[in-house]
Amino acid sequence: MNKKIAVIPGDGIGPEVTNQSVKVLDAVAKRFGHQFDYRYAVMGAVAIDQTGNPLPDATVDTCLQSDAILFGAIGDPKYDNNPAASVRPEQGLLKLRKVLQLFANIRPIDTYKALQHMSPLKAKQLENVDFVIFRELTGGIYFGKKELQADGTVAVDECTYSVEEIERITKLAFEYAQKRRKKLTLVDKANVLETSRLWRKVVQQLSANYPDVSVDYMFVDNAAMQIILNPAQFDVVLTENMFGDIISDEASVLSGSLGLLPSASIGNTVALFEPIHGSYPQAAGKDIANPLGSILSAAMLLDHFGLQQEAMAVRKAVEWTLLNGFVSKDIDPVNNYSTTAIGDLVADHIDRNKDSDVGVNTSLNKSTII
Ligand SMILES: NC(=O)C1=CN([C@@H]2O[C@H](COP(=O)(O)OP(=O)(O)OC[C@H]3O[C@@H](n4cnc5c(N)ncnc54)[C@H](O)[C@@H]3O)[C@@H](O)[C@H]2O)C=CC1
Ligand SMILES: CC(C)CC(=O)C(=O)O
Ligand SMILES: [Mg+2]
Repeated sequence: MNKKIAVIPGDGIGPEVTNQSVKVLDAVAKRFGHQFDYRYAVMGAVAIDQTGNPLPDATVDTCLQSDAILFGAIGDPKYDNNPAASVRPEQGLLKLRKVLQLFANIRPIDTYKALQHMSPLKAKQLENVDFVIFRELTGGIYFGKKELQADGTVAVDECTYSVEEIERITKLAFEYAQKRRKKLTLVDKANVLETSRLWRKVVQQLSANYPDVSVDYMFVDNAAMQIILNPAQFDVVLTENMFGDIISDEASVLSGSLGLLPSASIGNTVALFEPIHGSYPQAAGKDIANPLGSILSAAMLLDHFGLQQEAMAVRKAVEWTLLNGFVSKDIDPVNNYSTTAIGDLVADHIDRNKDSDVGVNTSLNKSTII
């Protein structure tokens, strides 16, 4: 298979973790006889530094001319610590999501036996934890009108959702639930927010088309607690943009580290794959970041190409590194391996066709079909 992949490393640890994913994709291409052509593009602070624009037109063109996008992360303290900055790295990512109409961000939450000691939860509570967050990605408060009054004393962020925006991701989430344990939980704040009441109405109406899927509704404050107290109750979690952003970082604690979680953003054009974490600037250039969230995002990209066996080979190689203690500093502060070393180990495992060595984590041994 010949595929064109746009690669946007971004800022901070973005380039370091993305390099490992490209290495892993190269190992997949070599072992399975594919050709992946990478087209590099800039976004975020690095793009502002080079062009003055966090999302240059050339980057959008590169994405639109590719079969998939592999993205690292954006963000830089020089903008985070300057609230007055008018051009910001995040604007690049938000605009790319909007321009490419990537309205559904799919964030699987897996747990790993080898990492159970990392979780504040007891092993018993982690049993059967396997859920997927469907986060709406191109609407809501992140995209609403933003205003700071001229005298600087009042600020406004508007939150808007249309029926159409809610319907399109809700349909995807229901279809996904049908392929899983057939349960969908809408996380909202419908006791307070008008937008949340619209989400409930749309989900209630559409649920009639999916009679095999059971639906429940949970306020986001309760959901934040339930994710810790009883995470095994969730199958597909559907939620709006900001709530999904927040609860998915929270849910990463169940897995063991924010550095482990992958995601796929899909919509009406080319799909984008990125770890859920940010640019972790404190670790930039130190070769200590966990690359597995990015590498597992590359596995989701392979799923998207219909390359399930290849995606599985990546997941099994990841599982093998975890089982053998080849982990980064976030997992083991004492005995740890560098970002580069972990990327090498995963790629080498794929290259040597060692899949049969592993197969313990049942939730890993499945493709996330998207
Ligand atoms: N999709 C994106 O590009 C995102 C960008 N950001 C941006 O990233 C910058 C930093 O934001 P933060 O709130 O600090 O979030 P962050 O996700 O970059 O880091 C939060 C904490 O998570 C841990 N962590 C994150 N990624 C890790 C990895 N690969 N390996 C090991 N540990 C990891 C670290 O302890 C870190 O201090 C900001 O500029 C923010 O706007 C934040 C989230 C997503
Ligand atoms: C620009 C932010 C919305 C990025 C973020 O936190 C995320 O996508 O998870
Ligand atoms: Mg986030």
